[in-house]
Amino acid sequence: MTAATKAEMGFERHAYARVGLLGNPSDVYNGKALSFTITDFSATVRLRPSPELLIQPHPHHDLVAFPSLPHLREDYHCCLKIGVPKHVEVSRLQNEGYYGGVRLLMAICKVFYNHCIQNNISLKAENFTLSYDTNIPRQAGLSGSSAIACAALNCLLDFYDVRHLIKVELRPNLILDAEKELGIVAGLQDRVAQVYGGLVYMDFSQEHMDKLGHGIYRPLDVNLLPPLYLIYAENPSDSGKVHSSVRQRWLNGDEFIISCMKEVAQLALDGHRALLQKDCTELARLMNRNFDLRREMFGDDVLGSVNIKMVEVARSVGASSKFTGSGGAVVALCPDGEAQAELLHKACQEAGFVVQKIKVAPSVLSDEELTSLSTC
Ligand SMILES: Nc1ncnc2c1ncn2[C@@H]1O[C@H](COP(=O)(O)OP(=O)(O)O)[C@@H](O)[C@H]1O
Ligand SMILES: O=C(O)[C@H]1O[C@H](OP(=O)(O)O)[C@H](O)[C@@H](O)[C@@H]1O
Ligand SMILES: [Mg+2]
Repeated sequence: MTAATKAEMGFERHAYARVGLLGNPSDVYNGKALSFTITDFSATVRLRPSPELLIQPHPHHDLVAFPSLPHLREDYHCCLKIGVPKHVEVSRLQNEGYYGGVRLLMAICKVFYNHCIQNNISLKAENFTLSYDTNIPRQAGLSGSSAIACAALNCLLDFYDVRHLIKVELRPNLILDAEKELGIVAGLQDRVAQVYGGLVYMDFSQEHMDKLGHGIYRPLDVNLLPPLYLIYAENPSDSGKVHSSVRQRWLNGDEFIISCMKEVAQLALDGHRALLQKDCTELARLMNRNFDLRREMFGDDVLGSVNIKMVEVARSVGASSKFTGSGGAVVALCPDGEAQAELLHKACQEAGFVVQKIKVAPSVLSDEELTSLSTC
């Protein structure tokens, strides 16, 4: 293949799904988090040079052509294509909503360009076509939305050759800003894990945020993690969709919420220590406490019965468990080892949940990017 053909084909960048191990959702409340990315699921964005700037809709996630109104309502066309039998009345609109990834790609392009203008970063006057694919389950608390935006940002950084001009620590802010443009309520935890890759300890204290414009992020050795398991429901139809008042209560100075969030943040710090000491029993205790505090703050209606059941099924065999994100998937730890993991598999299968051993992803930063990280 000639160099010219290669350039025309463009290139791909990936971003992995992330698991919040401890501290979430305190990242949204100036807390702390310990999170990592997993190779089990990822989003891919492809960029190729083109005469005009084009954002390509995904054939499934952004499907807009239907044979008829009934097809649009039930999306049979799509279901059949992905192998779901027609009698299983899965509707994409009902399950996944009206939006795909196109809006995320547009928003990250806009935020990236604004950032470059504001920081006098000049960009070559060339255009591109962006397309994407993802297998990260939606509404699963595995950060599917930010994975698409993160992979796209990596494409833009490389296409314009500006990686060295946009600090690693600031990139999660750009991804979050893109999602804020769309009204997606989220925190920095996911974006930090996806920009860095691997395992990261994060501190979002107001003091650091004000002084640095970002939190303090410490990449850690992924080998510190014990074997962990991911549990999720294949078709999470009744996951928590009830609006939560926690944010408003926190803003109003509600003492209960404020003290719970502080305790959740502290769990990440304690978990960092437990990892270094290889203390699985303590890690398991912290994970359970994390979920219990979330449940006290948000209430069962917000968390959703299927999500709560996943946590409880794991706990029924003595495993510790908590949400990976805001709900939809659960991360579990078996402090008693392999035999307990087998019981976990059995219990999850009986309850109709998918369970798999997590494959932790490595850091994605280059040596140059790693040495550029601030050491404060
Ligand atoms: N698999 C996907 N394909 C296309 N777009 C997606 C996908 N997952 C998320 N999105 C986009 O991100 C938005 C937020 O989705 P959500 O399910 O809340 O993501 P998350 O996995 O981050 O919780 C969606 O409205 C959609 O625009
Ligand atoms: O509530 C949480 O734990 C997280 O919720 C969001 O992540 P998601 O994967 O979309 O559920 C949010 O973006 C994170 O910052 C929260 O920690
Ligand atoms: Mg998200």
